[in-house]
Amino acid sequence: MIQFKNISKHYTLKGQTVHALKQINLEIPEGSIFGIIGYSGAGKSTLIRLINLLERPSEGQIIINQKDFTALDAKTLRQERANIGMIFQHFNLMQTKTVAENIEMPMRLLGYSKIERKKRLDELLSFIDLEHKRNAYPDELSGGQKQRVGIARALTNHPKILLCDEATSALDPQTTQSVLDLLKKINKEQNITIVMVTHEMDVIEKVCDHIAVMEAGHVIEQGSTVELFSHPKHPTTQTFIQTVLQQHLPTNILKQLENQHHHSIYRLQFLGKSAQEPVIQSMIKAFDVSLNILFASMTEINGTVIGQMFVQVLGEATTVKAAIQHLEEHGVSVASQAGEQK
Ligand SMILES: Nc1ncnc2c1ncn2[C@@H]1O[C@H](COP(=O)(O)OP(=O)(O)OP(=O)(O)O)[C@@H](O)[C@H]1O
Repeated sequence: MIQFKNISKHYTLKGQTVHALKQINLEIPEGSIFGIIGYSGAGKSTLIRLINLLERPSEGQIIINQKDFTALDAKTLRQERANIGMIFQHFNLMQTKTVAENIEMPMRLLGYSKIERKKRLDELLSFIDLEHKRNAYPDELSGGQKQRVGIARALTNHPKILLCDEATSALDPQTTQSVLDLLKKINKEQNITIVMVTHEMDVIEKVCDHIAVMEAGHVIEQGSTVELFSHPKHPTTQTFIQTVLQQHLPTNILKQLENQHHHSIYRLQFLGKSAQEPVIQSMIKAFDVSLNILFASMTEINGTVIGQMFVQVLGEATTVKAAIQHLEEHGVSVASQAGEQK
């Protein structure tokens, strides 16, 4: 587990102080894929760089598996850092070195023997599926291949933690997906905790099991991905989630309904089991109401299906109320959107 305890970080530049992080308290569970999302300048990169103490906090402690990293002497910190790998948006490969030499570099610095280096290099090249590029230079690789080399280099010393700073932001969607698949595989097969900084909600949606949302140096909301996707509280979280899962009825549809305020519009949310049950059908059978589906979207997060449906429920007011109650009793979250309030 990685713990941030009352972490603050400020920079002083030309007499001006920037408070990059303010009183952060955060726990990153072991074995998780933890996403940190926020707009530019929120403090994400500063936060991730504190984990391996590339930056030192101005206040507070970083505790990793009960060890206070902020209190370690330089030599112990160097040893501990070898258990933390890091990958970057622009890959940070050495242009004058081949793929093999880039991957071998950390092993040279850590004093691996030639035989050990060769063995680990072969394992990693096979793992990232780039044996055929062993002697290629970074210039001869695609973006996705460069990031795979970055990942292999980060994994050389069998780290327990992998830090990813906007690791897929420079890649196209298809390549992003293949890098995310590789990260998922690393997490699952090697039980490596992955901490991922991104400004893209669809990256979080695809791989993360936990999220922290940052704004102006604060963590404004945190929780499991399913929790935050289904019940985002802070408006900024809602805005991020809106990019992948519709939170409000699209305005063009709302406009078309302008003259129909007498009909109730509801947002129905189906989570997990309720997404697989025919609750709508049972409601229509049991109550004298009809349903007009205005908009629907669905997503899957770590095996949990989240569905949203914007509907008009038409019928006599008390019947509509009873029908809505039926949905709620069957695990559907219902929120009135416009017109008559439930
Ligand atoms: N070395 C530094 N010196 C001075 N100010 C800094 C330094 N590093 C970061 N900051 C400031 O701290 C704040 C947080 O920056 P940070 O890079 O952590 O944000 P971010 O969320 O990662 O943004 P981005 O997505 O644009 O990288 C910003 O106001 C930034 O200007």
